[in-house]
Amino acid sequence: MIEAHGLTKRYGERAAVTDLSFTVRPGVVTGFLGPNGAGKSTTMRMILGLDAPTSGSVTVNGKAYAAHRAPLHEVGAMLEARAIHTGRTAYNHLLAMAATTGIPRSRVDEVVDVVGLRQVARKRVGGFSLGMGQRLGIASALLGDPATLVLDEPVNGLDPEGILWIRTLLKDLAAEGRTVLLSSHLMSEMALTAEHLIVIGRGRLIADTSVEEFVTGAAGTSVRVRTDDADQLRRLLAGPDVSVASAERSVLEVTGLSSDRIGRIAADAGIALAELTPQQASLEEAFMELTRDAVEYQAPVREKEGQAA
Ligand SMILES: Nc1ncnc2c1ncn2[C@@H]1O[C@H](COP(=O)(O)OP(=O)(O)OP(=O)(O)O)[C@@H](O)[C@H]1O
Repeated sequence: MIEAHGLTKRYGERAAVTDLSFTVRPGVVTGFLGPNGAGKSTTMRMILGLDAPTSGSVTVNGKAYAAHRAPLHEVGAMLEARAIHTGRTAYNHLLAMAATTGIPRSRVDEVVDVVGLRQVARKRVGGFSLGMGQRLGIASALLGDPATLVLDEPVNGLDPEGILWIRTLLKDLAAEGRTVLLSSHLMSEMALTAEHLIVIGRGRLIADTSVEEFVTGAAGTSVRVRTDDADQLRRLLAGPDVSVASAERSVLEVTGLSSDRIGRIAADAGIALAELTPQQASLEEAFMELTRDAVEYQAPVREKEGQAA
């Protein structure tokens, strides 16, 4: 469990994180989302005791990170900037980490297999692809068999097979009762991996919600209807709060009525429908809408509209 209370970090005049309070619970994968510069990495560094908050506090499994006697057993972390000795082999890198923290060699073998690096474990890390480096980062995070995992953009650089692998791995780790927090700036990726979402923008909390709620909230209000009797149906649907647009002769885009209601009205009139589809805004669009005012760097066209950051 990770608990942040009024977490604030300022770098000189600049506020990176402001009064952030949230709880990351065990048993589910929690996505930590925000546009570039939102404060995700800064927050993760504070969780891991690598940066001190200006004010507020954050605990992992009930204590500040530094107060844990064996932190590697409590929290496994992978931050974006990996500081790995590139001349070492992957195996020796893990072995060195294990040796300094009293973790047995057998655990190194276990994590090498869990992340699928067995074939290349004896190769130097300097020659690793980005995806192999990510797998090694995850192996390091898992080494102490920690109850809590904090991963900064773990999907970066992975191919589709690697992305599927990490999704499954993280869900399995959460299902074992661990706390899993991972950051991303891609909503669509999070929707497939996480069950819960903490969204920040400009260092402030924007949303703390289940993915399901977010997806439902993103559903648009329009319904696409296809029928050979479009003109007749349009007349039947007309009402003060209903608008019907039509880009093609047999297609209606209806706003203000549910698909259930439209289907019922059509059935009562004996009108056959070839299609009845509630339209959903893409998750990425919904996320962009949610964080619109919090984006650090905006496209020039938005600046002209006077909405620049
Ligand atoms: N050491 C530092 N000194 C000064 N400013 C910093 C420092 N670290 C971060 N910042 C600033 O704090 C803000 C938050 O940065 P942070 O890296 O935490 O965001 P992020 O959400 O992780 O972004 P990204 O997705 O781009 O990695 C940014 O405006 C950044 O420029």
